[in-house]
Amino acid sequence: MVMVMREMLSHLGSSLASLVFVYAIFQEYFPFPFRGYIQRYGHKLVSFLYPYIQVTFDEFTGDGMMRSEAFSTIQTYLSAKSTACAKRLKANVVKGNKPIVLSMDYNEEVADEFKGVKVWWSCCKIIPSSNKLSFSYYPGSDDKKFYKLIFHKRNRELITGVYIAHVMKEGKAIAATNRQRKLYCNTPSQHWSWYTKNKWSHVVFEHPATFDTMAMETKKKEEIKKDLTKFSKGKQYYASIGKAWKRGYLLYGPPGTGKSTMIAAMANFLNYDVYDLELTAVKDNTELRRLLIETSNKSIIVIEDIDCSLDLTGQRKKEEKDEVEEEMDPVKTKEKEGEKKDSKVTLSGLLNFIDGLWRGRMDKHIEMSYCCFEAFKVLAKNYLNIDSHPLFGEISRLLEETNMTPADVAENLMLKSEEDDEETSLKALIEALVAAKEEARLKAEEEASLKAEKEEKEKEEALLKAEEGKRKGRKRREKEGREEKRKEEALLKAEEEGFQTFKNLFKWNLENICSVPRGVEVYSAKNFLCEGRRNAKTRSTDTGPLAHHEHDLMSRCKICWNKAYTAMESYLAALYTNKVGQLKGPLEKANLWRFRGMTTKFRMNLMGGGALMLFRSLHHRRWRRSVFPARSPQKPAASDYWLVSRLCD
Ligand SMILES: Nc1ncnc2c1ncn2[C@@H]1O[C@H](COP(=O)(O)OP(=O)(O)OP(=O)(O)O)[C@@H](O)[C@H]1O
Repeated sequence: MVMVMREMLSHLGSSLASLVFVYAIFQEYFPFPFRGYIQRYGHKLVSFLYPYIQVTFDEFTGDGMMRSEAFSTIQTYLSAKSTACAKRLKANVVKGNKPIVLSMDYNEEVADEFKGVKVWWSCCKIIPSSNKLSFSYYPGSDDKKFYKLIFHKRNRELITGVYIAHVMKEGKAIAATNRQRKLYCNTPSQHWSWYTKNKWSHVVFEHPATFDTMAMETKKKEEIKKDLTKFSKGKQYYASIGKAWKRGYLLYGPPGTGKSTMIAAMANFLNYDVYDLELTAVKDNTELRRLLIETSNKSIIVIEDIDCSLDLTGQRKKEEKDEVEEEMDPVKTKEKEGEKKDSKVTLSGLLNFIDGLWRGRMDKHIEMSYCCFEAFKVLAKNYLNIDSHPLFGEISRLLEETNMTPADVAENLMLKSEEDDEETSLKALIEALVAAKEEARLKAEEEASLKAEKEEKEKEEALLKAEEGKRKGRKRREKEGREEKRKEEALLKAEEEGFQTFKNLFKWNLENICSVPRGVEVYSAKNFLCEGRRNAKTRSTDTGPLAHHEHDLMSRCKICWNKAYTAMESYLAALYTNKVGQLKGPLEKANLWRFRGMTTKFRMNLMGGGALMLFRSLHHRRWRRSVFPARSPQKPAASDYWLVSRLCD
């Protein structure tokens, strides 16, 4: 028997040696193109003859960015089978009370059966050729790990259609029962390196908080639980409305009101992992994206104090400063444009990823407030295991009167020594509540006095301001009065001057007119009127002495009349401007008509001077008479001229 075995082994050895020799000859002497052909057709031949199909499941998908869910599910699924069948196993040590998890080692194979069909699973690892020879402190970092499934090609439909789905379902179910929830923390990016793809470090999540132990109103708790349940079961619904399966909760309230406890209770309720994202350790938006991509499904991402982590105001200020600098340097502007987009973690970067979750747009706001009696009862049950006590009444009253966080209430309820019992704890709480109430009272009083002081100060300031206003008003009025007086004086002066000029010119006219030849005398108003009426009646063109007088007056005293006119015009303008304040442009003849509405004083002045204004239409040769202001409604035409005379009584 031994002889036969030895013979067989020697045959096998020589056959292998011949095979190696043939392969070496093939590699060495066959031209490269032929070798390619032979290899290709060789593969085809093998696959034609070889009746098995293989499917691989890589550890990482998407350019190595994401850990494949299928890979870990298969690992979980095969774990039980490997423990039973595989010869080489890997032990994964787990913290806590859970047993060690075994999985098959690399290059190990286990068989599985599904509906009478046999399949083979193997766990493979390929070391990249560049790593084969080099020494690495972190071996296996770039190794490609995958699971390989082999089955007969006649079962293709069953395996690809039903079996793989079955493996996934089973794997997930096993994972759910065995699952140890984890609390992940992001590692600062300077600690990321080529050998590790994990940007999150984790510990087992073992926070004991549940909704039952949460101290808050039952109604509120139930509402939150309902909301969470609806969300966790709503994958299909979110898909149907085309929304990412995410929900944002904003927990807010004073410190010690149980925000962190609420997160733990939520994680325990949903059986989710917790990712505690420390934004200050994230350098820029790209890093943030990488971190968030690596979070697993069914997890809670916690961003603590989001408003403090993102120094938005500082950033904005810096940007403003940069903008000023860039305005001066357009080249710098171009360079910076690209940089700006991704440098720093920005709120928009965060929002882009988490789908616009932020205050106003958070899906649900949960206010964590001070301890009410209902919440106290939960804490009393948690800490002292009591549902009622004679001191509860007083505590209820005190809790209504003062604000104390659940953390402080819990602190007082905690038994501090062996001798302590519920009565001592409750009394300690009452003492603390009384002290808090007193403190709040003192604080309120202090605040009230500060407020009163502030109000008093504001009042005083307002009074001072009002007095100052009054003083200023008085000053302004005085100034205005002075201004008014000055104007009036100027006006009086202008009136006086104008009137004097007017009078002088009158005088001059009288003297000159009186000295006209042909014995023409200055006509009194009466004379003018009589002459005028007569002329009008006779319609004579030669109106005797009046015609001559008029003619002479016009031709010889034209200049003087112009002067008189100008003087009167400026005099009237001064009056008009000062008194009426409407005259904009130079005074025109037509405007003179408006002086009919001039002050009585002016009229009196004119009348006092004994002036009578007579004007006459050259065309119609008709005299009109008017004591200024004229009673006649007619407006003088542009062709009219003014004749101003003095009544010589
Ligand atoms: N509502 C609550 N129910 C039960 N326990 C609470 C509650 N609030 C606070 N506690 C207790 O107080 C401790 C501190 O509470 P927690 O850290 O959750 O408060 P927080 O609001 O997150 O405070 P901070 O804003 O300072 O982080 C917890 O360990 C818990 O024991």
